Amino acid sequence: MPLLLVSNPVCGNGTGHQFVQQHVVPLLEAAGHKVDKVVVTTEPGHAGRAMADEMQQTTEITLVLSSGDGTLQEVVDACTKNHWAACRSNRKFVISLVMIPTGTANALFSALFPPTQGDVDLVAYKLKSVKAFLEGSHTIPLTLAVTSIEGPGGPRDVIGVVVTSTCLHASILHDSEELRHEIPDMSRFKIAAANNITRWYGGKVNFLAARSGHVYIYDGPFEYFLATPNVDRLEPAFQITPLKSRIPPEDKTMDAVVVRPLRDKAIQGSSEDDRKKFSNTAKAILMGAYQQGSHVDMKYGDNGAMVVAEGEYMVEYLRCGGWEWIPDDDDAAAHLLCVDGAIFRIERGGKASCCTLEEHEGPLVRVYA
Ligand SMILES: Nc1ncnc2c1ncn2[C@@H]1O[C@H](COP(=O)(O)OP(=O)(O)OP(=O)(O)O)[C@@H](O)[C@H]1O
Repeated sequence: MPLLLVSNPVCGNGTGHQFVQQHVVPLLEAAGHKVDKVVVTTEPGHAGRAMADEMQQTTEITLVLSSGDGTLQEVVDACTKNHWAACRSNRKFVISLVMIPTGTANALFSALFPPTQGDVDLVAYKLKSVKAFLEGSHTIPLTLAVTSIEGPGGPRDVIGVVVTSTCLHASILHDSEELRHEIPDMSRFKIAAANNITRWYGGKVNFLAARSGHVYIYDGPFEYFLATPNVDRLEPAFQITPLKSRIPPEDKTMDAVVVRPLRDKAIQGSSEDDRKKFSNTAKAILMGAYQQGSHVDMKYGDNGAMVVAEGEYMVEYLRCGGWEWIPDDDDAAAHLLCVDGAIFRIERGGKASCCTLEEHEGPLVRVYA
């Protein structure tokens, strides 16, 4: 099976490729694994093209990937689309990933290898997937999520494995990209969150229950909406969908987290004052995600007070097979959509639909862990 190494030299703090040369290549070579091809990406899209080229030659690839979640998304997207294109010839592609977490958030890696304090900067921690590969450890198959986005020029399918979101999370990812050069670490997400915390988003969500096909309709306004097919966290310590690891799913599903401010009895309407008032609740929910995912246990009291034993859960948490997001026409911010960090804009009058792929519907993408 060919061994391909793809390295993004600009992700994270820009030292990833140096790490690969210093630690990864020598380790592979010492264990007798010859790297057949090295691709150092020169621009967005390059990693996906490299995978597509490789898939012309062979159906089974071991990919050593040094990057964050965005480059991983490009790879998964390219592999799935090439798999679909080749389906008529009945070729089943198998991609075995060896991950080096050199990006900023490294959500998938940190969900597979939950770090303890201080771990993330250690060389040995970053080499955990390489070690698993060298020891021939088991691999974990990934659930692929396909989001179909209605935009100018027709619908577009985007495949992801980490997170699909709208509302606050999509706004954070959108705004934080502009801060990337100024603030290369994860604190740019916190700044973008603070700038957007009082915003609410108009729209409607239809959740599709796994297997039964039942639909649950949720009306806005929304503050937060995201779904994760494989991870319980989006940063090493930000466990936004903690039930993914506490109660592992048996089938191809996603865990979704929804926050709708009008469920808080202390919030009377959608005025500026209401939004300011609710921003404290939103902050408490986000802080809860940083405290081992405690936000999923928080409840509203009668007067809207937080963290009491009785009352409604502040966060609505669903395990589903898919969903549709239909933004209100007149709410421009509600038209933003994020797939694994990449930002898209839903066409006015359009919607985005997301569902997980069953095993036979896509390539097998698995990670050494
Ligand atoms: N040579 C390059 N120059 C500019 N951009 C590049 C280059 N190579 C790859 N890219 C782009 O860099 C972007 C960021 O990479 P990636 O998402 O993997 O890291 P990150 O954003 O630092 O980490 P994370 O997604 O885990 O927070 C990707 O969208 C990818 O397309």
